[in-house]
Amino acid sequence: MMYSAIILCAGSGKRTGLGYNKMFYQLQGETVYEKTVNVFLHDKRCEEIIIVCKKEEQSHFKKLLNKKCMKFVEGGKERQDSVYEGLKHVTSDYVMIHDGARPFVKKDLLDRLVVGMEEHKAVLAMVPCKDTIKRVKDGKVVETLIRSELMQAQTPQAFDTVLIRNAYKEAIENNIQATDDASMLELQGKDVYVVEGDYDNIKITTKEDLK
Ligand SMILES: Nc1ccn([C@@H]2O[C@H](COP(=O)(O)OP(=O)(O)OP(=O)(O)O)[C@@H](O)[C@H]2O)c(=O)n1
Ligand SMILES: C[C@](O)(CO)[C@H](O)COP(=O)(O)O
Repeated sequence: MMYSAIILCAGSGKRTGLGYNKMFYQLQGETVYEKTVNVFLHDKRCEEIIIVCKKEEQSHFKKLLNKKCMKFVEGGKERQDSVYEGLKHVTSDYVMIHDGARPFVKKDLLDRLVVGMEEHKAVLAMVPCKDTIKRVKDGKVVETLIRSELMQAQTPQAFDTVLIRNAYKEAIENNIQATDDASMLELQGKDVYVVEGDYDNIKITTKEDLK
């Protein structure tokens, strides 16, 4: 099965406190974006990579500018706007949507997602919650959730292209906000399936993650 990858790089990285987009942070001799994109570049099933970035930062993606399978698309205000812009340019029947800020994604996880996609139209990587999660309001605990039922959503999230593009179109047109891609289908009552994620596949979000 061949797929397109959308790599989201159009954020600001404010929570890292770096003062610049964390995509350009140097990590083990490479930038974050290179480390992320290389995993997809080395996967033969990935036939197209769509980098969603800020227009003024496109020229900073130096290592990718001349690669054949690469497209650059201008991002939007929120993550979901950037995803929707990327989806408009997908040409494969299947698409994986991935945060550029998750550079530790591994080929094994892509394998699990491809197997999942062969059976289902929507799959995402998740890991079981390790901590106890409580709902809190005004500094007071309202509820303790049942941990055995809770999982943390990661990316990549993989979909039938038409299905996810239509879900995003409907959400954007109706001003619906969601923090991940699978939610767009869940809101339409569509089935979403889970493959085993990887605890190492962290999202670089705050300065602690940079360490
Ligand atoms: N308008 C946006 C916002 C986010 N992203 C991307 O979505 C991923 C997850 O977002 P997040 O961690 O929130 O990144 P930033 O927006 O860069 O961080 P912050 O919220 O701290 O500014 C990142 O790869 C980021 O580049 C994007 O493409 N377009
Ligand atoms: C999509 C995501 O990475 C799943 O955990 C997450 O929801 C993105 O959140 P962010 O606030 O846009 O970084």
